[in-house]
Amino acid sequence: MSRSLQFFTPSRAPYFTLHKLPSTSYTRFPVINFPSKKHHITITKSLSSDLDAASSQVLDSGNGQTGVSGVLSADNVVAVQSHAPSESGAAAGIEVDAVTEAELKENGFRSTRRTKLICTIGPATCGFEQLEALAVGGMNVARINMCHGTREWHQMVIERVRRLNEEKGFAVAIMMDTEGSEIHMGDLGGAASVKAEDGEIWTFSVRAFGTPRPERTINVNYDGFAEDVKVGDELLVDGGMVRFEVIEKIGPDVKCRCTDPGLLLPRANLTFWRDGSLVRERNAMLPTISSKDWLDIDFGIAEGVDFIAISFVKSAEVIKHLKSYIAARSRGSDIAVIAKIESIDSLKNLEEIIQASDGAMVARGDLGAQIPLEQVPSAQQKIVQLCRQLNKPVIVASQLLESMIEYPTPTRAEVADVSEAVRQRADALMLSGESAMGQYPDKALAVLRSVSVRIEKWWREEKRHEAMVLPDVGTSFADSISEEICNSAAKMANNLEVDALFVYTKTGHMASLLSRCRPDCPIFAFTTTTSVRRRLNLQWGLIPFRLGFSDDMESNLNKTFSLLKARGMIKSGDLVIAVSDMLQSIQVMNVP
Ligand SMILES: Nc1ncnc2c1ncn2[C@@H]1O[C@H](COP(=O)(O)OP(=O)(O)O)[C@@H](O)[C@H]1O
Ligand SMILES: C=C(OP(=O)(O)O)C(=O)O
Ligand SMILES: [K+]
Ligand SMILES: [Mg+2]
Repeated sequence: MSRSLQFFTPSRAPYFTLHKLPSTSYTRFPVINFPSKKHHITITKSLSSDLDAASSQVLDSGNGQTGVSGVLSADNVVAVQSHAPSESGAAAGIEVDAVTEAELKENGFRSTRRTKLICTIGPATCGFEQLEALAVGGMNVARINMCHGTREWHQMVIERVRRLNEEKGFAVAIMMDTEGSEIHMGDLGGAASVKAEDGEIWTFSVRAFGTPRPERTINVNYDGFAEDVKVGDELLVDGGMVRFEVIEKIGPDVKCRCTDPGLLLPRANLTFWRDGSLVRERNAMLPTISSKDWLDIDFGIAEGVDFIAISFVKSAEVIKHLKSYIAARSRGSDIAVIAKIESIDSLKNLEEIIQASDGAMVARGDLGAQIPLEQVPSAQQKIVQLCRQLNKPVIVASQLLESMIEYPTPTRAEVADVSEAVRQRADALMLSGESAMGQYPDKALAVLRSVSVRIEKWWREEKRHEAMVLPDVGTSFADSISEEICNSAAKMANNLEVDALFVYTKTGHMASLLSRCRPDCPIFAFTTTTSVRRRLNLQWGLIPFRLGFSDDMESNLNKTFSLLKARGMIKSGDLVIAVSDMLQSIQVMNVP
């Protein structure tokens, strides 16, 4: 049976049917360019399970090029409507991305996804069409890991994401993630991987080996390696994917016997353990931000990335230092600094690090190599909770869907792990290898999306509002008023079961205070600048719009209502609560 979809031309408007997919349980269909420039299409009916409904997406580029992509299951029938395109975002005076707009129209306010999604971009996803497919699939933030790839490659990816935003109306933010001073292996002379077998003797050395690389030799990036290790130490590759025991040291060369065989991957992380704990010798003194990282940071500032994630943060000082460095150089274009919690020191100084940062990442990959694995889940819970209390966005990262690097469906355990992160109400989930170099990046993203929507819905239906105590975060009286307004507005929104919260915010602060309350309804965040709008894309439940507004709330509201009504995103009678950081009040009203 053919795997392609039945697709009808727009001349047969207004309804088309995408019929029955083959017997396989899931079929992904790629972005299909709609043949006409005069129409765009909306999926108007989906007779499918939750998972599929959540996964059906419509793309209207706003400049004529239109397509659909998503995941459909067997026997899934969707009706597709074709109609003339509306005004493009900028022309209509309000900017919101095409995917959100379609989601709002299709599913209504209540079922929009609240959990944000980050994709690491790599060889599997750096093409323009591949990036576009991720954006259509719900990617809110694109991450580039400075451990990998060249300057030219990073620049190309940033340029493509920016172009995608401009041409197709997305607001995908860019996160740059520093390499940090971790100890890792070299590039393996171009090989994709090398197998280390049980009992083999391998040489790890800071010496650069010639090409072809001599057999069973590994180059290490850290000069002090041979001095730091001792005979008898255990050497863990990628937190234990492969293990060696140090048997001899000869000058810069460290001879090791493989005790747990496996695949060695280029630039894999190395840690060494002695008597059951992580060895922290001279390597613990390496700077959090290396000289290479500073060059990368300068590059990130010049490119105007939205977030810089700092690897292996040990203390709040380094974050404060970086923030003032950025402030002095980026002239107003605020770049948010995300602290990656992935070391023993970062756990020790957790509260002050999070306090100093603009957000945090639970970087479970390296964290799991630095603390016993069974301690990672409780660390995650603690970090997520603390970030919420301190009103900082938090990302749960690494191995969420690791098996999908190779397989088209996740393991049940992976789905449970994703569910747990959503249930903890983390702001964002992140894909690493799954999207950077996996075989099924779009499917992995679709799984994150459908699991998020399903768990969020379940949470609302069961009315499982956790009674988290939200301590005061405001430092001034004005801040305290804003905070009280947001707490009360969110509570009212839940009690009155309103359709949406509206927040008018210049800096994004009021929007984050509302997001922190994790209300039942979505939060429409109106902001005047494109950069704040992109930054808000990381935070739970916020639907960021760019809109010019004044100090007069009455006219702001009227303008918003008419713009959103014209786009079919709200309708007369919808109940809305509005707050703003210009006028400290809460307004409850029906859309006229
Ligand atoms: N820019 C890139 N170029 C090539 N490969 C990449 C790139 N980014 C990521 N990858 C691949 O994806 C894997 C997972 O990404 P990530 O988790 O960010 O890195 P790491 O495994 O180094 O912590 C990497 O190990 C690498 O194989
Ligand atoms: C996200 C992480 O950092 P990186 O991928 O840069 O090692 C991690 O260690 O989990
Ligand atoms: K990194
Ligand atoms: Mg890491």
